[in-house]
Amino acid sequence: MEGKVYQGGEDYEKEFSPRDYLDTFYNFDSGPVAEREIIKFSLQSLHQTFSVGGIRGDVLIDIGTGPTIYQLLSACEVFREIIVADYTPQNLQELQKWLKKEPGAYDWSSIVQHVCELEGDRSRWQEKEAKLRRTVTRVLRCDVTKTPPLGSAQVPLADCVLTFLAMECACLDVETYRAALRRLADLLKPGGHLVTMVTLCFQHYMVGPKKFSGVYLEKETVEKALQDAGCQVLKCNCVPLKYSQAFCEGLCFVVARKGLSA
Ligand SMILES: C[S@@+](CC[C@H](N)C(=O)[O-])C[C@H]1O[C@@H](n2cnc3c(N)ncnc32)[C@H](O)[C@@H]1O
Repeated sequence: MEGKVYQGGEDYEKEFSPRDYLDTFYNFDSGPVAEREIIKFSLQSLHQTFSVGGIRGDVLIDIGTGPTIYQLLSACEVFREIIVADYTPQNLQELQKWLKKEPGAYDWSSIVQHVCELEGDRSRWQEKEAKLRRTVTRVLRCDVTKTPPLGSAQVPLADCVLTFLAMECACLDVETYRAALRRLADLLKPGGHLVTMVTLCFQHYMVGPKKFSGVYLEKETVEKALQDAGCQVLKCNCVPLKYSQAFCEGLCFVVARKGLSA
């Protein structure tokens, strides 16, 4: 319906089109320059963290994965197992299409090639795709507004929890956001890392013709929420990049570490 604003998990389940989302925000070759620059910033940040920065381990859990895999391309080289989770069944279906190499799966090859170039060998992109497909062992439903966020699924404590551009969509106010980050920290081993990309001062974004909103977050709110969830912020890199199809003030890439006694 024109003028309607959608928000939160149930609206995602009813109204969110994974294909519209991918076509709008992840068309690396011929999409808007603004979106391309943001993908590059994300990929570079992830490369620095996982390929160069030495964050590695057994298990990584990605929360609010959506229909996307770009955020896992560096991590799949340094974690034994990746578990992905999202609220929205159609996002998980879209993701499974790519994981199972089904017809009509989204073509991530340009983005995979870009990551391989950052790693020094653009030509090994098919090898990386195969590696990621092997490393993702489970595709789960989750709801970060509930305790526990992964429902009855039994998962090991993670060395890393990743969440990209999802908490500000899942949570409608700052208190819910703070509680969601505490739930994500609960998924981590002591000393494990929480790695997140947040849209700053987020108001809404367009998925095809539909407008989705979420919670307005400032850098200080994100840092405080992480600290209050028992994590030390190791890196907080904010940039004034803006989407052409979203209303926000920039992006913030954050790496935090859960305390050893938390
Ligand atoms: C903007 S998309 C981000 C997708 C992907 N991580 C990326 O980087 O493009 C927001 C995601 O949050 C998910 N989401 C919405 N409500 C949620 C909830 N309560 N719990 C977990 N995920 C939720 C949506 O299904 C959607 O996949």
